[in-house]
Amino acid sequence: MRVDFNVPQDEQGAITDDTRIRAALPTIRYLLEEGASVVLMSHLGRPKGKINPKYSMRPVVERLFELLPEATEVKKTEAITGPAAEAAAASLRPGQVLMLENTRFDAREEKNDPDMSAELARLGDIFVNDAFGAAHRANASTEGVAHHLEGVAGFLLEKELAFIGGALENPERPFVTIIGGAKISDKIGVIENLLGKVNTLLIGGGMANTFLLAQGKAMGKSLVEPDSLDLARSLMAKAEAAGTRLMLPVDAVLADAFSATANTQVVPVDAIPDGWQMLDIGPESAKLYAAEVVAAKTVIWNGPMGVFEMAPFAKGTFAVAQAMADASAQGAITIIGGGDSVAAIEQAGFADKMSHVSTGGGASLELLEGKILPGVAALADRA
Ligand SMILES: Nc1ncnc2c1ncn2[C@@H]1O[C@H](COP(=O)(O)OP(=O)(O)O)[C@@H](O)[C@H]1O
Ligand SMILES: O=C(OP(=O)(O)O)[C@H](O)COP(=O)(O)O
Repeated sequence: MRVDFNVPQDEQGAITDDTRIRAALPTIRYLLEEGASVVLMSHLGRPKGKINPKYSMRPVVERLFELLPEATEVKKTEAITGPAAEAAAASLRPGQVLMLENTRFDAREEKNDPDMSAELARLGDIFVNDAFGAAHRANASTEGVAHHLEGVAGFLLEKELAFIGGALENPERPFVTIIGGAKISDKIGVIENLLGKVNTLLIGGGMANTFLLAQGKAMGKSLVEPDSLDLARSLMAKAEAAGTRLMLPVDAVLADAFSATANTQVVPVDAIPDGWQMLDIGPESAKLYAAEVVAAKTVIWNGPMGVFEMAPFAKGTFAVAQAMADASAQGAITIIGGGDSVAAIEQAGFADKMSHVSTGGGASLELLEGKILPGVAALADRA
């Protein structure tokens, strides 16, 4: 079973967020209850094909053991493939779990080397892929192995695809998406794919600056992408042609420096003075965006509305988080698409109010871009 146990750790190696481990438990438990023995594989960090104790799965195994006391035994093998791994896998009895060492300790993993996937395939009879967060990577343990064994999706992978894919394919309307984050260039594919699918697209974060600049507004010292002005104009034109309402902030929280202790002021977006930068959407924009979210039946959110890591510029992001919680309470389907938005919704304390909080940042973005994830495609190919 491939899982995405690529969890954040502090400098001492302690796991700071075990969401991804918890998220795989239903599938692991199901397999154990059905009498299987389970060999788990995952990458952790980016050790670049070399053994590096800093990226060992050991802390993950320890946490898994705490979370899964019903597993007869959570073993750990230093090996990933080869005779030692095969012997460890063969010795498992039903109800036992074996966690392999970091798949990226083997340089063949990220090359999707067919020999490595064949070696991994020798460790089991069925391949279960529950690694949504890594499904956009065509690696030996995510994609390659599915060509050697019967492959099926685990419950987490299935749930991620059902929520995100389901919203895109057959949403209950109004369908609203909120896109934020630093740069427009990172999310062009997402915006393009959503045009015509969503009723309303709310733009916030640094990327809104470039749209506003493209409309001829002075943006002072705000983060802008001068090379993306034509792109911003063409996206606005495409939105109009596709019948998607693209909304931009009407007011801004400005700072005289990129700092939590900067001087701040709130102004309309057409009155940004020289020397100031927009670090959050203003209160009027937050109100307008919240009203759209609360009136929606399906909402997907990806990317913060401002520099939410600094308290003076977090209000826009938290207003959206609150609106998502309100929409959920009224029965809307609410989906958070990974990355910083998940951190924001957790900070706001609303994570458990959402219909779905994705465990994949890059993977959920690629789904929103309309791409086929290789880890998923490989399962379907065999079926
Ligand atoms: N107006 C802004 N100016 C500069 N940076 C911003 C602004 N708004 C948001 N950001 C930054 O964008 C970052 C998140 O961007 P991104 O990585 O694209 O989002 P996500 O991880 O949700 O996909 C955050 O660190 C945030 O501080
Ligand atoms: O954490 C991950 O990606 P994410 O931070 O985009 O969700 C996945 O485990 C993929 O890791 P990678 O981006 O090193 O291939």
